[in-house]
Amino acid sequence: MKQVGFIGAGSIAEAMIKGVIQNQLLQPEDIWVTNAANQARLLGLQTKYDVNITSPGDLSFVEHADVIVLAFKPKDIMNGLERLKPFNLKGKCIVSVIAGVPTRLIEDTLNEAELSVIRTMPNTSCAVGESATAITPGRWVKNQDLINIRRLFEAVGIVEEVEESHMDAITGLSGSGPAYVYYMIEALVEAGVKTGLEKEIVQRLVYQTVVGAARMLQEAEEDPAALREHITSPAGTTAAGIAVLAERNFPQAIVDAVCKATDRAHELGLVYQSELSD
Ligand SMILES: NC(=O)C1=CN([C@@H]2O[C@H](COP(=O)(O)OP(=O)(O)OC[C@H]3O[C@@H](n4cnc5c(N)ncnc54)[C@H](O)[C@@H]3O)[C@@H](O)[C@H]2O)C=CC1
Ligand SMILES: O=C(O)[C@@H]1CCC=N1
Repeated sequence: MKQVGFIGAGSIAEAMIKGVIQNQLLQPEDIWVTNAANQARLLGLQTKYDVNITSPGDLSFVEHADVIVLAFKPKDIMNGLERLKPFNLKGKCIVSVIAGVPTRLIEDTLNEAELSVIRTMPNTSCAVGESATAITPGRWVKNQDLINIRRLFEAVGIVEEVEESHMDAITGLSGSGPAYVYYMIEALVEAGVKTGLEKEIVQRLVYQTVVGAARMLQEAEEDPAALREHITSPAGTTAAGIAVLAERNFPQAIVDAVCKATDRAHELGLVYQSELSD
């Protein structure tokens, strides 16, 4: 893998760019990036990471890039693919991080026989080398492309290869997952501040609590339920707090959130499939 071009310069593109440069999988000079309309954003990325940019909408790097990352929103899929279509894509690998959009839609829309397409679902923790990424190969993926893309995402976290039928659920689970965790952290901070503590102190305590809990999961050979039980003394403080969460059906709320996000990913895919058949 020599040159990687990002079409889309938003949150996930930046997280990936930051992660792969930090982990030295790619050199900044091997990365190209463009977006739809925001030149200032591209200049900002160039200043921060020293990557190559083109003017918004200029996809000329596609001619020499080996890997093209589709990093725009699902609503832009047809427009994005139409703009890519005029290029000779022979031998190139198309990597999509787009929620809901099936590999088949990309394969069928781009005008290139037996194109290597890989659908992926990373999360923004790419930026610190801690993403949980799922990948699924399209119909004509070359083995070497799959190895290279696996390596790219392994440089910024862990990778699971799955059947495409699981990708919408993974989007709702680990793609969106950091947002659920941040939401809980926001609430913990709010709770701490309400006790009258200084916000900075609360933030340090809460953030370290979350980092510590995550490391316990990775390093202690126990599941989360067992780790929770170690903290929960009978009739103690934790039991009192957990009882409130159970009473408010906290676990069900999380399950419902993941299901809803999964349905949404599926809906986004269907919308664009029907657009193709119009
Ligand atoms: N933000 C996240 O945590 C994650 C996002 N994703 C997926 O990544 C994709 C991008 O998400 P974000 O980075 O959050 O979005 P964003 O809104 O921050 O960025 C989208 C980018 O696409 C560009 N764009 C749109 N149409 C274009 C076109 N025709 N040509 C060139 N650039 C074009 C926009 O200018 C913008 O730079 C979405 O499909 C999302 O489902 C996947 C995993 C995690
Ligand atoms: O919210 C979204 O649609 C994207 C997909 C996964 C995370 N963010």
